[in-house]
Amino acid sequence: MTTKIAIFGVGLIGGSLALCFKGKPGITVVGHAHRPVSAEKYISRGVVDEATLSIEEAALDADFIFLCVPVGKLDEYLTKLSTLPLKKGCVITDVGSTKASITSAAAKLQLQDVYFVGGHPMAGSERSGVEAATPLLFENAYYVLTPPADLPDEVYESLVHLLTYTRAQIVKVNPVEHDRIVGAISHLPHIIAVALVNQVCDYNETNSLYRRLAAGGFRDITRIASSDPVIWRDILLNNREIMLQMLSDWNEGIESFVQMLEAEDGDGITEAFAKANDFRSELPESRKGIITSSFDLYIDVPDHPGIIGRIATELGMNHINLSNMQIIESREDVPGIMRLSFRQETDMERAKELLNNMDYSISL
Ligand SMILES: NC(=O)c1ccc[n+]([C@@H]2O[C@H](COP(=O)([O-])OP(=O)(O)OC[C@H]3O[C@@H](n4cnc5c(N)ncnc54)[C@H](O)[C@@H]3O)[C@@H](O)[C@H]2O)c1
Ligand SMILES: O=C(O)C(=O)C[C@]1(C(=O)O)C=C[C@@H](O)C=C1
Repeated sequence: MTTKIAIFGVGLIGGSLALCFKGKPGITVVGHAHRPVSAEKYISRGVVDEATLSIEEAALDADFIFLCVPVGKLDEYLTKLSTLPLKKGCVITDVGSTKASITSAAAKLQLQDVYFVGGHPMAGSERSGVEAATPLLFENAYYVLTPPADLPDEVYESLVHLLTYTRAQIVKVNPVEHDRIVGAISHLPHIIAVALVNQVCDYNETNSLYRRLAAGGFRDITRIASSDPVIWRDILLNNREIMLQMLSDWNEGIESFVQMLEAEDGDGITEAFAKANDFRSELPESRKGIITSSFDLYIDVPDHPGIIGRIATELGMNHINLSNMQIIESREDVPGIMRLSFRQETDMERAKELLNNMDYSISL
């Protein structure tokens, strides 16, 4: 017996889910594309077993349907699906970054013999599209599910069982509570990152040194400002009320910095940094989507092509597991700084020795 999984919106998240499921015993993955060129791409990249432009064909006989389109389109797809003759027992789920509106829309549809379970993998990236999809995206991340109270246990378990292929950790959350929490830890940071980049962009109009000198701190806090505009327009508009409250709290926090600076209140500033440091250092470790724990090495590297490949190859040949590498500071005419992250301290120690022997300058 085969399990058919239909994925609507084979982009970063939909494509990554497809790659987690494709090729697993008894599973067929069908991708729905809204443009012919996308359907060809899904097949040529080997992300799905079949691709179709027809909603009906994708949904026909599906055991699981994943809605991975922008938040602003979820309602439309769910409503359309509710009019189709779906397989009895079919589980429809979504991956949208907000949960209150879609779960309430699903409840209103009063689906018969078909179930809707809201979902949200707490992993992602500033990249988008099927080109960025990877089956490793959800590994160790939390994956939120928001099942309705009357969902039969066996239906919930069947979805949880399927999601074991993502290697994520499932967590049940109330949809309204979800939107508040994710508003604070995901949506607000995206707004702040974009506002900060745009502020510096305006300063840069007067002097291009702003852009050229932008280094580690600016890059660290603004990575997510490169996220997809349409995806984020939809998320923020959908979570509008919560975001308005949080921005008002944010203004208060910024205002307190204004006052501390005006009053030259050094103690207040020290206290604010110490409080943030304490909270951040106690964030759960080893989780994607929150903050990945790592043992980091910083090395000075000459700024020329091929350097990343050379270091990665050396580490690989010595069976040292690297979890991430990033040029965090790269300026014209001076060496860059590369951050190498390891999950295990032993890997970091071995890398340190190896790179020392290769005459790289290293700091921890
Ligand atoms: N990016 C993240 O980090 C992240 C993380 C978790 C959840 N999400 C959620 O996942 C969903 C998809 O986001 P993504 O990052 O994979 O985006 P993406 O842009 O990579 O993929 C979106 C997919 O939807 C399709 N699509 C876009 N507009 C469409 C339309 N009008 N009709 C039909 N299909 C359309 C695109 O062709 C693409 O396949 C969103 O709901 C988002 O909130 C994103
Ligand atoms: O890591 C990133 O780039 C992300 O933006 C991932 C992120 C987040 O904010 O943590 C973004 C949106 C999601 O809905 C879930 C995860």
